[in-house]
Amino acid sequence: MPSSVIPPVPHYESAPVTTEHLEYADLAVIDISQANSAEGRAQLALKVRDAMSTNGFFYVVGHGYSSDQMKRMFDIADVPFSRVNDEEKQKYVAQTKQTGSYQGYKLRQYWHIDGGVRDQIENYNINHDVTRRTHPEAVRPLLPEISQLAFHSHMNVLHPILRLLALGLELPEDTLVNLHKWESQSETYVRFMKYYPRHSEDEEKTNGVWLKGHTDFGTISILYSQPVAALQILTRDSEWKWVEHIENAIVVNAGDAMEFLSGGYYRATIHRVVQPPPDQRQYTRLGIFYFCMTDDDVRLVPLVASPLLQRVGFKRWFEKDEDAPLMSEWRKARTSAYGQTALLKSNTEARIEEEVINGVIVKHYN
Ligand SMILES: O=C(O)CCC(=O)C(=O)O
Ligand SMILES: [Fe+2]
Repeated sequence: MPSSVIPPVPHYESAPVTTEHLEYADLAVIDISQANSAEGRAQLALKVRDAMSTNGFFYVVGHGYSSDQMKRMFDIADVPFSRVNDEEKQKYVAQTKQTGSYQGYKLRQYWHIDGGVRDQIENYNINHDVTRRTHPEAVRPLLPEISQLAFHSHMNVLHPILRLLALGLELPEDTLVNLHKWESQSETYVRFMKYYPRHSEDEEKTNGVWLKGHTDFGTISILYSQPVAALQILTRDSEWKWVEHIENAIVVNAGDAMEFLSGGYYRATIHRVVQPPPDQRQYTRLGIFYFCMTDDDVRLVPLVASPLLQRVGFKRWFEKDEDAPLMSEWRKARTSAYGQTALLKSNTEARIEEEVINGVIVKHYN
């Protein structure tokens, strides 16, 4: 960093933790600091494999950022929304439909949710290489810290998790790390996301759904836990369960690309965002994410060298490996279609809508 002076930013005060009794999902807690030794990794690998084959979501603690560092990051995360005016935001709007990339702003009302209601969510997305694009003036002094958060998420969270997932498949432990190099051209990015409270008519028309049930399209999604309860996962018993806030923890799940690479062994769990409980309804909800993808040129085919997959069997989505999409192709197709294309009602279940992307059925849940 060129200067040791930390630029001042206004404090973002998030909602107090809810006192409501919600049905929370029972998720494993992985202390990633234990992954520093080979013995620790062997133990954690079993725990992660178990978590991935049940809920598909788990918490990570011991990741090395303090609560105070994370508080500062949440203050920074609010800057693209509260310190940039509408006119400047327009200049940095992502050309999502044309480029299949979210880099820049996604402003409110871009996604269709249900019954003609559009979303009340603003995103600002920054590639892990923060120099790939220019940024609004208020964000520029904060880029060293945003870049550091990306690097931290990549090296101290993503890579250790990928080692555990590779060990779980009985593969050499750097197999997945080698597909997610920090220096490579990839879409892996930081997302700041702000949800604004909605009118009651919108809540009624959408049944309180803010972001429809979906799978993420990358390999691993890293979500820095925040207090406003709204995220729910669809359990293997087909029940929606809330994800509880744990101070300074990270919520982790796998996306489509991990499901493809693991031949269906590590499944992409469906999750959605709904209206928070009554005591948190008047607050905005600010999120920090690190969405991870393999390097652009990785073809999403099953890692057939895995002794485990050879024993238990695995799924192929594409008969011939050369027909499977590259990570960049899958990401572009999913991104440009999301919330924009007309969805068809599923033949099998009323609450599911479907679209076909690269020959694969992608489901959206209400
Ligand atoms: O806001 C959240 O908690 C989850 C958002 C999400 O699922 C996504 O952006 O893919
Ligand atoms: Fe998601």
